[in-house]
Amino acid sequence: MPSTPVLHSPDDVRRLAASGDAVVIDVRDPADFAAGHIPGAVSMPDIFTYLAETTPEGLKTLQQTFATLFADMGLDGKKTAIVYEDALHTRYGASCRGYWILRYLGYPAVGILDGGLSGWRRAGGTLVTDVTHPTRTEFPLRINPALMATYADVRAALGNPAIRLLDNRDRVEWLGESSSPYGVDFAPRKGRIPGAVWIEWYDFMKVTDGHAAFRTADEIRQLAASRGLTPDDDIIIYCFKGARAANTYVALASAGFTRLRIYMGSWNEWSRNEALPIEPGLPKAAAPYCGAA
Ligand SMILES: O=S(=O)([O-])[S-]
Repeated sequence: MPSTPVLHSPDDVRRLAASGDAVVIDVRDPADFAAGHIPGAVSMPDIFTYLAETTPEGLKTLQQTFATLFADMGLDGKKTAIVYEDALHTRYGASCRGYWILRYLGYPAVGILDGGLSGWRRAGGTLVTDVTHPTRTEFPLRINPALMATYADVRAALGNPAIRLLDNRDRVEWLGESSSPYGVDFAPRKGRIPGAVWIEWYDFMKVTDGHAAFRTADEIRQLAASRGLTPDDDIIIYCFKGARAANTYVALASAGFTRLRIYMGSWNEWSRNEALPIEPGLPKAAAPYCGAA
């Protein structure tokens, strides 16, 4: 986690945008963007919808795809990228996914609008419908591989007590009742990666009057400790495609966890590869991995 703040208040974002030093990125649905967005914001729903593959070719495609999109949006390495969604808990943590992708691509200055668009509105921020046309630039691509776990890394971690797997999907997915948040049978298999522990991603946040904020660092550390996770652990987080995992990544990093990776292919990739083991049925509560299911 960089020392610069990750969460930016609506006032910060307003100031940065007004000085021309920020590119404000809206990750919501294009229809929602068209209905009203932060003045000057650009629309990039791909941050939420992109399904990553973590083969070497898949990673190259991901890197090139986003480097091109961010170049189109004018991210030149000097401007701060600020990502937002409706609220931290309403689009599965898509703003955090944008934050994490930019950091993975090595972008030097990136933040998240704290509280998302609902926080912006509460702070009196206005919305506009006119569209900004950014000037294309060179995106400074410098991959930070330490943030990414591939399916091969996860497979190699099975049964290794030195690497902890954290599943933060919704309860129905953890219980093996649904394969995804996008439909019960969206992916071909239901279950968990063997040996993972579970903390539902919502639990890292507190929602008051529809407004979500991350819990305090102490509360986050306590919640993680309840599943045996400590700030020095080497942790790989997964969800369905990396958005909720990125939300939890931001929470844990803010609480002092330093060895965090996201398995960006997550259940979408893992469940489609029959060669990769799963634990189906009811969870065996982080039972140690003892071979293929
Ligand atoms: O689909 S998701 O798990 O990345 S929110």
